[in-house]
Amino acid sequence: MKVSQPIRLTMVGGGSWATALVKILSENNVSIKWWLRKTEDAEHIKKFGHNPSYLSDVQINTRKVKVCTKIREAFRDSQYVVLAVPAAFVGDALTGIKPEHFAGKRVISAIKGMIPGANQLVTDWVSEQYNVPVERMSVIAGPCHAEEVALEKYSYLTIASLDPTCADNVANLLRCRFVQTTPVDDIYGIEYSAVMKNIIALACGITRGLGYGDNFQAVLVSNAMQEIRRFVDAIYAKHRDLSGSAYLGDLLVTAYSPFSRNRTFGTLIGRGYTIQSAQAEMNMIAEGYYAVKSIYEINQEVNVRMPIVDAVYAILYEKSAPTIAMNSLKELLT
Ligand SMILES: NC(=O)C1=CN([C@@H]2O[C@H](COP(=O)(O)OP(=O)(O)OC[C@H]3O[C@@H](n4cnc5c(N)ncnc54)[C@H](OP(=O)(O)O)[C@@H]3O)[C@@H](O)[C@H]2O)C=CC1
Ligand SMILES: O=C(CO)COP(=O)(O)O
Repeated sequence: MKVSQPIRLTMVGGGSWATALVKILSENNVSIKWWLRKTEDAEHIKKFGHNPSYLSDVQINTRKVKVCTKIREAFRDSQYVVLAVPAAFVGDALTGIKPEHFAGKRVISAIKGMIPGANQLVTDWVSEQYNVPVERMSVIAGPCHAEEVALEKYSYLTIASLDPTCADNVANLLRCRFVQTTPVDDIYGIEYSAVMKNIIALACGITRGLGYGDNFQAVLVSNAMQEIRRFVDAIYAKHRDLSGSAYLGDLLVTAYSPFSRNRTFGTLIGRGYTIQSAQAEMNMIAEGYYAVKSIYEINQEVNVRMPIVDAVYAILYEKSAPTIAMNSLKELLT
């Protein structure tokens, strides 16, 4: 029987989500060039088959996965490029890459964040910077913590692309023993919703850190869903069911799971940590910290009612005391 050639894919990023995605993809007929920025981490993976810095229990299949620290080398000959670094660092990670290096490749964004300063979604930014048509891109969404992938806990991913064939192909690449995948077309709605849920998880963490309970958090999350609806409908109107797992499901897992970086970061802020000390306490990045500034600034134009975003922004960027900001927010929830 003829064995089909493996799909050739570049993974950009060495953090927890990149490590979890490498594990998922290695279940299928995929050959991966994995770019990480730290030479010592790359050498450790080559030697021992484990990422020493993130999800270090995950066994890397080094027959399928070749690690490298030179981004152009990682791009060579691949059919797909997966972007899996926090949005704030994607530009740094792609240093030396030019539009011609993306030619002919499909781009998969696994990032749930906005490009700071540019206030752009990652797909729009990649399209603008590297001339990749948005139709050749897809995003990976859905409620899925890397730590649970490491444990092979059954999970669901949603793959969004404007091109249905592209969504199908990427969904096939990521479907495996412990991951179910669904292809859809609402790429922008899903990207914005994933960005927003990180901000809401920060708010949930802050209120937990301040001592609010489950009753309050349930009201916060249900009001948040309305806030997400208002914003996403205003910015990209389309018929969509926000109770789907890529929207509500991802909001719930991020708001309630102890694995959530955003919730953890918020909890530290609610307990009185400064932003710098909360960031230093965590080995990982909370996208919501950057995203709230972008969404707040975009909303100066869009102008929908977003009291939760406003409260988180005031705490993180205007030095409002969490107690006072949440006291004011309390009056605006129903
Ligand atoms: N973790 C998860 O469960 C999920 C994460 N995501 C999304 O995936 C994306 C990546 O997050 P995640 O893997 O969790 O992040 P982590 O916090 O686990 O890892 C951060 C990564 O960013 C790298 N990095 C930090 N600073 C820079 C820099 N200046 N230049 C280049 N790279 C840098 C780190 O490299 P180094 O180690 O060398 O410092 C590391 O590879 C985010 O958008 C997140 O929202 C989406 C779904 C699930
Ligand atoms: O998006 C995620 C789970 O679906 C991860 O959220 P955190 O970045 O808050 O951990």
